[in-house]
Amino acid sequence: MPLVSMNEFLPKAKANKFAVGQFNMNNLEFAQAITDAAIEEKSPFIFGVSEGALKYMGIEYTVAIAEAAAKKSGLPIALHLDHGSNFDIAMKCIRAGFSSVMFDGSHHPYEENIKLTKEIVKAAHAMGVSVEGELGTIGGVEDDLSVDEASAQLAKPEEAIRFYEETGVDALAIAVGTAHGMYKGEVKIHYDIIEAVVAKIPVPIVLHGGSGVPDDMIRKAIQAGAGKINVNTENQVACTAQIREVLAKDANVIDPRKYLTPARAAMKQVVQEKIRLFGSSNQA
Ligand SMILES: O=C(O)C[C@@H](O)[C@H](O)C(=O)COP(=O)(O)O
Ligand SMILES: [Zn+2]
Repeated sequence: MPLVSMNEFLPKAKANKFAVGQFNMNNLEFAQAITDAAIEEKSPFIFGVSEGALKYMGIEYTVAIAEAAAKKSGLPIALHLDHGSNFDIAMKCIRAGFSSVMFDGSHHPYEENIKLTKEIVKAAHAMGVSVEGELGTIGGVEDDLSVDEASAQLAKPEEAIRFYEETGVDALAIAVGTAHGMYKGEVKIHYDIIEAVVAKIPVPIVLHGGSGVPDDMIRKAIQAGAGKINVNTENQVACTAQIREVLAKDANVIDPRKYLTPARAAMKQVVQEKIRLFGSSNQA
C-alpha cells in the first residue's frame, strides 16, 4: 500500500471517537518498532518527522523507510512533517514523497499564521497531501515553558474556529494544556476548549505532547474530540533506558544490535499500549 494522506483515517476517527497516533520516527529502529506494533494491532498510524529528525536521517532515507513500512504492513500510514516551520520545507517534503505536512505558524501573529497556513493548504491539497495547522503555544521542551506558563497561552475557541474556516486544514493542533516532553508538574487538559472547537469544525483536534499524560485524561480528550495524538518522548525514554541497561551490565558490548534489539522491543511495547489506549486497534 502506498503512503496515504491523513484524510484516509482522520474523518473515521472523528466520527467513531478514536484517535490515530502520530509516533515520531527518529531512526530505523523507531520506524520498525512503530510499524511492528501497528501490524499486530491492525491500526492506521502517522510517522511524524520533525525538521531535526529530517536533518539527522536525510529526506531520502526517511521516505524510503516509510514507504517500506507501508509496503511491508499493508496498513494506511501517513508520512507527516511535524512542526514544519515554513512553506519551503513543506514543499520539499511533499516533493520527496511525504503524504502529509504540519505547518506550525503558532509563533506568528494570528492573521499571519492564517495567511501562511492557507498558502500551504492550497499547494498541499492540490497534490492530495493533508495539512495540520497549529494555534496557541504548546509548551515544553521546544519553548522551555512550564505547564503553568503553557496554560496561559491556551487557544481561544472562537479564534480556532475562524482559523479552521479560513485555512481549511485537515487537523488542528491547539494549545489545551499539554506540553512537549515529560511533565514536571501535573498536566491539566482543558477539555472544554476541545469540545467547543470540535462542535463547530468538521476535522479533529490534535493533541501534541502525548507522552506522560495519564490514561484516563487521554480517554477524556478523545471523547472531547482529539482525533490525533502525538507521542515521541515516551519512545525516546524507553529506547534509551534499554541501551543504558545493556551497556551498564557489560562494558564490552560493541555490537549495536545487542542494545538496539531490546531498545526496539521496548518502543514497540510503548506504541502498542498507546494504540490500544487511543482505540485505533482494528481500524486499519
Ligand atoms: O519532539 C519532537 O520532535 C516531536 C514532538 O513535538 C511531537 O510533535 C509531539 O507533540 C510529541 O510530544 P511528546 O510525546 O511530549 O514528545
Ligand atoms: Zn509537537
